[in-house]
Amino acid sequence: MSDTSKSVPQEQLPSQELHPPPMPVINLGHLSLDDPTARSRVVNDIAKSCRDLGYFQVINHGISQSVMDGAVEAASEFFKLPSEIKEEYASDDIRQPVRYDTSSKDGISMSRAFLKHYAHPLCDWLQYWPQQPPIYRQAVSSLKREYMEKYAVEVRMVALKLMEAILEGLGIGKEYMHEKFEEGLQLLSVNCYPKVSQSDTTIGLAAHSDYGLLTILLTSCPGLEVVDRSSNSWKVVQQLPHALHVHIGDHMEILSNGQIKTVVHRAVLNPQEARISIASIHGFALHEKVSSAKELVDEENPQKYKESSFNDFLEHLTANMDNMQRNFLESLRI
Ligand SMILES: O=C(O)CCC(=O)C(=O)O
Ligand SMILES: [Fe+2]
Repeated sequence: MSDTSKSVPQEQLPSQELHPPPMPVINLGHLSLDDPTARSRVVNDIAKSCRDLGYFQVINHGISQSVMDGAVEAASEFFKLPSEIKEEYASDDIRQPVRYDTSSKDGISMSRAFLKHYAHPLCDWLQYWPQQPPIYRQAVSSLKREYMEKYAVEVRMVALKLMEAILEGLGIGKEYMHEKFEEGLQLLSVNCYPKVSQSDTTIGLAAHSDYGLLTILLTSCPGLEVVDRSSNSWKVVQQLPHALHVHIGDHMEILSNGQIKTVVHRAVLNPQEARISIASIHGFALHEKVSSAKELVDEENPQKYKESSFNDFLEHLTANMDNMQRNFLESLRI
């Protein structure tokens, strides 16, 4: 899904409710407790958030604040590098293992610079990651700073835990397709948005949904908005200390045969400061097809989508680069 306008039309402004509905916040620590009742309560809470909203936040996720800060700092320092260094990673080919861009060729990057690179299996991809700034790939231990690599590994552990809980909540068992997810891909989309300037551009990244199974988002300050399905309006996402934001991607909608829906979201520019966000997108391996779980397909609930892989998505994107209304999920609806 995409929207090419650069400022937010009045009717699309997020509603300024006096008491906005609170974002579901899941305490992930309870998943690992040796207490089946606590675990099933968390699984149910996650299932409810997935079905009703498609997004939630997690606390007690096991990633320390210093690792989160280190990843944001590494990203921020990368974007401060001279253009000629960043341009070394520029490419129009979306299949490149690392890709830097600043323009809206993708139809949705209205005012964002991004660096995208794969992160799992790390041994295959690390060689392509930026060499600079040094903290992108190495801990500068004398300064007690952490780095992107550590964050990538730890956020994947959170994704594995969440995936198990979501599958359990769908009633198809936490081990369902476990190997495919374990061997699956992780793509980091590292984004940098300027602060609002005098110009009327207020949208950094226009409305879209993510294509993997799930996305875990770390942000340096507020700016994320999601479409609330019940009111079909934009909602500002609150920024809780030490929380990570989670949302459902297109492939999860397919796997759940529509029981869980992908989330349309966008990033608006922050009036106070430039903003960094790191979206960690998790899915099956590039060529692995995702299809609706057969346990969730019956006479009453026929299969709603054709199967597809991440690779199919990349092909769809390449073939529809000029088509701003492209929508991968729509193209798969039966
Ligand atoms: O910057 C944000 O808050 C959202 C980023 C995002 O949606 C993406 O990278 O896909
Ligand atoms: Fe996104």
